[in-house]
Amino acid sequence: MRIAVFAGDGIGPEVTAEAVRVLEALNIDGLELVEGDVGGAAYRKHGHPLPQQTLDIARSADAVLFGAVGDFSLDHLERALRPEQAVLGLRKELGLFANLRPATVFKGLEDLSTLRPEVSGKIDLLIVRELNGDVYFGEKGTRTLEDGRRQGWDMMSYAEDEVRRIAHAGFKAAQGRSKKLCSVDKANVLETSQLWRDVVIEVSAEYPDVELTHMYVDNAAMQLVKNPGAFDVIVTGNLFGDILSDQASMCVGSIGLLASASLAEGTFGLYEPIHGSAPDIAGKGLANPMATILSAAMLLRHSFGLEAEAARIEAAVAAALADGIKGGDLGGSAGTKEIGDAVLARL
Ligand SMILES: NC(=O)c1ccc[n+]([C@@H]2O[C@H](COP(=O)([O-])OP(=O)(O)OC[C@H]3O[C@@H](n4cnc5c(N)ncnc54)[C@H](O)[C@@H]3O)[C@@H](O)[C@H]2O)c1
Ligand SMILES: CC(C)[C@H](C(=O)O)[C@@H](O)C(=O)O
Ligand SMILES: [Mg+2]
Repeated sequence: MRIAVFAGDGIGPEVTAEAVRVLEALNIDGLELVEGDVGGAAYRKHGHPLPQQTLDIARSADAVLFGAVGDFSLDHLERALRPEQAVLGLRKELGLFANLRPATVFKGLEDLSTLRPEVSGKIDLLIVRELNGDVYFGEKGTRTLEDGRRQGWDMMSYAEDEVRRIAHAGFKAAQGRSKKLCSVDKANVLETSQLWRDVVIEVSAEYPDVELTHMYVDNAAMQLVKNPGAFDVIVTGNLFGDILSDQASMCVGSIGLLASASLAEGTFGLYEPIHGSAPDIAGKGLANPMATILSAAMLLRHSFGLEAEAARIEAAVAAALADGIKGGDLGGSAGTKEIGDAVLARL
């Protein structure tokens, strides 16, 4: 059981350290942790945000636990060398096309949400975000137009096979839940989205037990606040999924609570909180490590089939929250290590 641990930048190392403490406390037979450099930290050390040796470590592992990357002081670098390329590169190189971002309100903790408790109490949804395509990975550039104006451009596209495989992931996820799949797109404006919608409808023929609906992304953003309980599984593209998942985190309570799994075919996966390196609070011991700890639970479940251990971690996080252990992101005063201690004490 070899797990690569890539802590990264900003609060990445702080939150990852707590997740590692939790993993180690479970005394899992054969657990081996291997560290690697990613992001700005890797750029400073090796001149690249995703050095070859880090990729090799990832490939030699059964799963990756990832913190966060991003360092505003390196934003002047050419895009290929920016810290974010580490996570984008890992997703692409390792074929991690299906990003599962569950957002479920903690029972009894409906008031963590900024929504009214009767609204937030019903949230139990899963965003299935395509992770290898879309405008993220299209050609891009800046050019100067004939009239001298500068123009930035990014190519958005989806090929049908890319849509098909994430649609299957969405339908399968829905089959394991309450059999409702909402495909979110912008087919009223974008050709990319029209193809997306057509292909999702084609794939739906193979899943007659799942109720498929379609929603434009602007409406989905509104419905997530109005009536988030109406969603079960949302399947969507890379960009829309990025935005909607940050929004869903606040419907639950905080971005510091949302975990994610980025999966390839098979059992390999990369697991990370949905948040970033949070430079505004980095190095202060203030970050909430719960999203990373919950990502470690997803890792045990998806990559190793350790359901009982995963459930133990999730229950410990829920118990810590129920006992009022809250970080600043939730209006509390508990620091990173204190939250880690609280989860460990409840394992
Ligand atoms: N997967 C990733 O590694 C990833 C994800 C998102 C953003 N980023 C990068 O992170 C950097 C900062 O981006 P940003 O500020 O837009 O987003 P962010 O998610 O880092 O932070 C947004 C806000 O949420 C707060 N926050 C985030 N995580 C928190 C936690 N665990 N506990 C408490 N508060 C938390 C931050 O303090 C900040 O106020 C950028 O360089 C960005 O590109 C990386
Ligand atoms: C850092 C960035 C490239 C990344 C994304 O946009 O996918 C982040 O926002 C995320 O949600 O994991
Ligand atoms: Mg994001």
